[in-house]
Amino acid sequence: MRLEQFSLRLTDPLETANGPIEAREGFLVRVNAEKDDTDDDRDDRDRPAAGLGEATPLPGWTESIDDCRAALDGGTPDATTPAARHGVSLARADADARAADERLCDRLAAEGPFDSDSAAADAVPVNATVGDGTPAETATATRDAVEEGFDAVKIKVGARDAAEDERRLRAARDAAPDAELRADANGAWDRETAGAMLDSAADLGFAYVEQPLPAEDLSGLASLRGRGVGVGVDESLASHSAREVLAADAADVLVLKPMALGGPDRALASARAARDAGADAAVTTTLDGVVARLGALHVAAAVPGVRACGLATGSLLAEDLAPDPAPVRDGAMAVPDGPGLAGDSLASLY
Ligand SMILES: O=C(O)CCC(=O)c1ccccc1C(=O)O
Ligand SMILES: [Mg+2]
Repeated sequence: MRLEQFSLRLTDPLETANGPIEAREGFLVRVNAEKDDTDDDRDDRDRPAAGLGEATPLPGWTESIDDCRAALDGGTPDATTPAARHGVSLARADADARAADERLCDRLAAEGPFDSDSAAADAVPVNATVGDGTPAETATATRDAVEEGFDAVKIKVGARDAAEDERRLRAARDAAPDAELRADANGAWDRETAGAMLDSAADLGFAYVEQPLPAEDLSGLASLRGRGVGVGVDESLASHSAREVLAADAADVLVLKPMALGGPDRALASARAARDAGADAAVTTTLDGVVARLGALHVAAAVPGVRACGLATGSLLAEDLAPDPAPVRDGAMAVPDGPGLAGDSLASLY
């Protein structure tokens, strides 16, 4: 296994309940073919890697960069360091798919937790992400997204007082009468505020509100369901398994970030658990580099009939690891031809 550290600046900081995200630091993970792993890595330095992964920790959702590096150096990271495990798991899955001459999503669909006769999708619908701003700015950004072809838009809330956020939700709905709208509070509200905001979101025909309460408040999340708008969980999945969240009846939608969950395999298992419990799943990123975004796209493509996903985050980065082989077009991302993550498109990274 070979590691290469990187740092990617964002075009504009993204405000979250854990503070602004300004840059994403992580590691490219290159693995060799399975049989070579016991050999001396030096022989492989000049040869392309068999598989490519990415470990891009985001404190609040995953381990720190130092803990990520230590886990990768240890060789076999487990789910206590999800970003490190993601990097290795994705690289192994990519190597496996490339060896089988298949797209990663086809491999995941065939070997994953969903019925193997359901083929992977060729494209995944995605939502636009609208950050904090005034009601007028929110309306403009939402209108722009719809004009670009997005059928689903996610509005970040929780940074302003509830009355102003309510005006923002209304402005978004007025700007996009027909779009599927979601809001993401990143755990910012108390139960009373969350109840009132969910009622407003229901009146405005929002599909779901992501993390209206802090991650730990599973019983509060459960009590918010059934108000005419869905409850989504994101941060709760960093401290609780999908099964725990579902057993607590705390969610209508699981927001699955493969980087935070420890890998494509674990994200797909969580999607299956959601469906089995009568809930749904959307796959998103932690503002990852192109390798992990592609990994998340393949995960989403392997979820039968997946709803719009939060994968359109590449445009938030001012720089990337390589040109994006899966740009957003008409509100969807096409899965690149294989084998693996993107066939020859990422050749320079192997
Ligand atoms: O889901 C999306 O639309 C984009 C991803 C996103 O919002 C996000 C990105 C980085 C960290 C946290 C989050 C979040 O969903 O809260
Ligand atoms: Mg979220």
